[in-house]
Order: sequence, then C-alpha cells, then structure tokens
Amino acid sequence: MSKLSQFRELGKKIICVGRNYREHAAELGNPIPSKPILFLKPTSAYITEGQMIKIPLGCSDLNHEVELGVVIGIRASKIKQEEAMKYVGGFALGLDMTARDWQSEAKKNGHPWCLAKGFDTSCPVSAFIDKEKIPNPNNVDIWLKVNGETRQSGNTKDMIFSVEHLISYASQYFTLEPGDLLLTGTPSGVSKLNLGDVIQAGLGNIISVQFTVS
Ligand SMILES: O=C([O-])CC(=O)C(=O)O
Ligand SMILES: [Mg+2]
Repeated sequence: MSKLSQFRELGKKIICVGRNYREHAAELGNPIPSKPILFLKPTSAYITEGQMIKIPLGCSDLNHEVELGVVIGIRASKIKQEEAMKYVGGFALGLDMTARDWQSEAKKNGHPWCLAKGFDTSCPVSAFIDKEKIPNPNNVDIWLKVNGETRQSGNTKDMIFSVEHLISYASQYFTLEPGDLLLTGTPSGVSKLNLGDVIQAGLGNIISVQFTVS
C-alpha cells in the first residue's frame, strides 16, 4: 500500500463526478442529476504543490472547483456499494480546474468537456491522505479560499451520491485500478480566477494545499 503515496504515477485515470451538490448544480443553472455524471481528465493534468496553475491559452474564465478525491487501492470491477470502501486506498484533495467559458460553449453545442476540464495543470492535488485519517468520507468539511477570502465552504454530507455509490457506479463501466483518482464533485461557490491569485484549499483541518495562478 505504501506505493499509493505515489498515486499520481501509479494511477491510470482521473474520473470526475459532475453536479454532485444541489447548490452547485443550481448556481450554474443545471438540473439535479438522477444518476452520477462522469467525465475523465488525463493524468497529464496533475500538478502538485510548488507547481503553478496555468491559465490555458485563450481561456477567459478559469474557475476553481475544490473536491474530495478518493484514491483506489485495489483493482475493482462491478462491485457493490456495500463493499466499495474495501477498494479505497486513501484520499486526496483535488481541484477540478475548469475553463468555464469553454465548458459553456461545449454544453451549448453538445460537445465534450475534454479541453475545458483536461488541459495541463487542470488537476492540482494534495499529498496522499491515509485512509484512517478520514473514517467517514461522507461527512468532511471542504473549503477553498482565494487570496485569503473564503469562496467555497461545504461538507461532503451534502453530496447527492455517496462515495460508496460513486465507486460502485463507476466500477460498472470502468475497471478501477490502484492509484486511480475519483473526484467526487464540487460544492457551490465556484468563481473566476485571475493571474497571481493564490488558492488555499483543504479538507477540514486534515489537509490543506496552496497553489498560485500564473
Ligand atoms: O463543471 C461542473 O460544474 C461539473 C463538475 O465538475 C462538478 O460539479 O464538480
Ligand atoms: Mg468538478
């Protein structure tokens, strides 16, 4: 299991969940989903603390989305919700950086979100968090500040679909592999970032990260 401390090198995919908090779905004018909305980011999107978030060329509305990340510990295919936690190796805090202008255009045209969500530096992550540090991932405070001002402040108990439900659901379609990261969706408060902004984000007082937009 110690290998999971390098989940970014080990994992083959980043599976993201969209609209998993009612207030965030509402703030973007989207309906509440009746089943999880999944999309992928490439692992080339990863950055870790000390690296900068880059505004992608041509993007004029880069947004932050703070999310609880679940790191898969054991290969999982078509598993039941009741057994899902056995396959969890640990956790991470992730930022689902989003080019909102590109995403809005893609939504309007029925195009994929690949570029809007998967560009280089679109997945800043914390260090690996041991599984024991988060005994109940469905009740964790999650927060994000920009230049010291709170923008997002939520709790994973407000997720529409629980961590167990998401793992089970995703595993019906993708074989989950050790090191894969599942980002569980963002609470409300997403907002536009500018050059030089400093983001601090965390899970309660379990972990916090800092990234600069450059
Ligand atoms: O772009 C969106 O709003 C969908 C999403 O990733 C989320 O809800 O976390
Ligand atoms: Mg997101």
